[in-house]
Amino acid sequence: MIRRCLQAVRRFIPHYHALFQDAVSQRGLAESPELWCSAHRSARGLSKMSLWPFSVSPRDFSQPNTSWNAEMQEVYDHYNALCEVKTEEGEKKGPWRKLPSYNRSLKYATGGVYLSKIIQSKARLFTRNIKEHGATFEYVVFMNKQEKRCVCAFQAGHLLEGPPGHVHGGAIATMIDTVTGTLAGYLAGPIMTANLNINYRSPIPLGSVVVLHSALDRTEGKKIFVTCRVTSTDESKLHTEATALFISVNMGHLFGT
Ligand SMILES: CCCCCCCCCCCCCCCC(=O)SCCNC(=O)CCNC(=O)[C@H](O)C(C)(C)COP(=O)(O)OP(=O)(O)OC[C@H]1O[C@@H](n2cnc3c(N)ncnc32)[C@H](O)[C@@H]1OP(=O)(O)O
Repeated sequence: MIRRCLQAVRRFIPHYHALFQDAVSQRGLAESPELWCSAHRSARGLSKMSLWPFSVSPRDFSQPNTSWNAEMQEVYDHYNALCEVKTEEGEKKGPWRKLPSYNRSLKYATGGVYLSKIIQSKARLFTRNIKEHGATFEYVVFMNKQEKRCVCAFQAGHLLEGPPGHVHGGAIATMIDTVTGTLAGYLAGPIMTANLNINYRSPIPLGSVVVLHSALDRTEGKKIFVTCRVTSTDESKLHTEATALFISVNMGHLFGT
């Protein structure tokens, strides 16, 4: 039993750095001293253990890869350039930030009492569970915290077919949930989707690139209302419109405890 626990911890440790760096970059955690301390304590304890034999950095699935077509790369380059602006004193942070994306959402958790669940988990993020480049969801999210909005370049792979040659409505809903949820989570900390309302306006061809534009509409107490439009990259064609409601939850609710 003890050996199994140690093996599990050993497997978890390589992910600590990513977990903690990404976790503190989320506003809810970065601006909450209590959560921050708890995350830091749990993670620091683990990192100091003498079981630190690895230096694995997890794969960031939102980095360009060989499956991206020219249009996808173009949108990426456009927003990536806005992440740093040139000033007379040199380069400084711009209004946009590229969010990293891993295949395990639990890497964002704060550890502590949840650690035992994390280290045993075989769970993988739905949108990142296929290793083959370009087969399903190729996407990258850029966040503009100041303007409370984000954009996502999405290239739909051949395994997402719904109507012949076009993207499945459920796959589009998945991307809308992911992007609006990422925005809500970035602005408000742990959240869950309560309501998603989607109007499909025109089909999205498989293999094409679309942009999801998501913005905070308003907040009312625990409720976070977010809008989303899916368009062609030049915004001339509207594919889908959606509104989403997220509810702020505590970590216990997120983990079903
Ligand atoms: C830290 C995080 C980092 C994560 C990093 C991961 C990285 C990768 C990013 C990917 C991001 C993907 C994001 C996907 C997120 C999901 O897909 S979550 C999965 C799908 N959603 C679910 O399974 C949720 C299931 N439902 C529930 O758990 C609960 O019903 C909810 C939604 C949490 C609400 O809880 P509740 O206790 O019912 O809330 P309650 O306090 O009663 O209601 C609060 C208010 O909301 C209203 N409300 C509640 N439900 C509804 C509804 N359905 N319609 C309208 N109003 C409602 C209530 O009327 C109430 O209003 P007021 O009276 O305050 O005016």
